[in-house]
Amino acid sequence: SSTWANVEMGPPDAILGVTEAFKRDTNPKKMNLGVGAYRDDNGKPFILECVKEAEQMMLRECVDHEYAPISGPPEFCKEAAKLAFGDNSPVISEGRNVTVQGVSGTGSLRLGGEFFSKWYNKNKLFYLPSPSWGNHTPIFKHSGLEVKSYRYYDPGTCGYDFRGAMEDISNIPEGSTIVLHACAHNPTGVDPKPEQWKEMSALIKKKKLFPFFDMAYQGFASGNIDQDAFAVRQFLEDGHQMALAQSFAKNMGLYGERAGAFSIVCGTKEEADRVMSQVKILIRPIYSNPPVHGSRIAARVLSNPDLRTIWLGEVKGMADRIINMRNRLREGLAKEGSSHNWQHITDQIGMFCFTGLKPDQVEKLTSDYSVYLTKDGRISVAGITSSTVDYLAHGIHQVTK
Ligand SMILES: Cc1ncc(COP(=O)(O)O)c(CNOCC(=O)O)c1O
Repeated sequence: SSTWANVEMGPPDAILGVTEAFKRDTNPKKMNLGVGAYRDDNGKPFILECVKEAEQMMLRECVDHEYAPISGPPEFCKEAAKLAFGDNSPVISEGRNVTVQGVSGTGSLRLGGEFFSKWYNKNKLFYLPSPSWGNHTPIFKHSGLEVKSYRYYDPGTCGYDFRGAMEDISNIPEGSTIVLHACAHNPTGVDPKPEQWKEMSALIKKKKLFPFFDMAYQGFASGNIDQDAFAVRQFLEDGHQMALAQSFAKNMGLYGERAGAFSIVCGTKEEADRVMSQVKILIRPIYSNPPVHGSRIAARVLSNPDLRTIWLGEVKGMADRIINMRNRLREGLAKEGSSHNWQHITDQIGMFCFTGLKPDQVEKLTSDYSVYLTKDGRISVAGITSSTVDYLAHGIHQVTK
């Protein structure tokens, strides 16, 4: 028999499967609210002006195609760390951060998983919020870590189960790693409030847990890069060492360029040098060195004052459009005469909204109105436009009244 007779067909990716079904639908009013990628008010992908200008500058300068260092372009790593930790971060000035380019957010998380699996010697337990980004579990499991969860989302309020989270966190075995979404939680859109972050920081420190932040949406959630980095910077201020995965997929629209960064905060510069050496030893036999086009664009946008100013305006513009669609959807549901409380649609933040729709209501919204979303009732708010928001409100009202 054939060599591969033993390979069985795997299950389709939940999110990408939604897009396949959407493509097959012939209804002109169909809406794809499954994929987590920004769309402008015409439903089209958005190329940021600052990115276009950076690319034109690079072309004019005939930037070469030489290999980057194993850890990625140094200026990218420096700019990514400053963006996350703050321009005047003592961690950076003391040289205590190890920051390397990862293959976007996913690759940065996986590199982190591999590093922890080999070098984190307290235990191999990784605690994810419940629910978390679907890819978190396989990323850390395939790294050889044991994935557990802590309560996070409250289906009763469609909000944050702070009490439940704090209770679960206080029961996590000492020395475990806790994964935290820095802002714009995926899939729920539910973020802790600043005061709650402070309490979580104190408890995580008391329980001697290691925080591993995933920041895939800095600037894209509130529109303000400092506000969205609040949790990361609060934890640093509280003296935590941490790991951090960053992505520039959404906030710079560099999805396919795979520009991301993985950082670890160490105790001393000397320790950072040892950690860096081992991170590079992990990278070398996987992909040797990272794709440089996107990370060079990101470095240029962040370091060139004019491009940075344009970027800050554009990332706020994306966040504002999403916030506007949240408001319009809530207003539309009120106009439809819905008697439900839809406050969570505007309380939640970032790309996604956990609508609270049940699977059968999701099913009906898709079959009767050609609105495509994942079974858990998550919609990508970025997929809504001014010309489709009322149709969506109508459909949601019809399946929930
Ligand atoms: C929390 C989180 N971390 C990390 C990432 C990694 O993104 P990337 O590897 O593209 O940088 C993502 C991207 N999610 O993709 C959108 C979706 O769920 O439909 C993410 O949401």
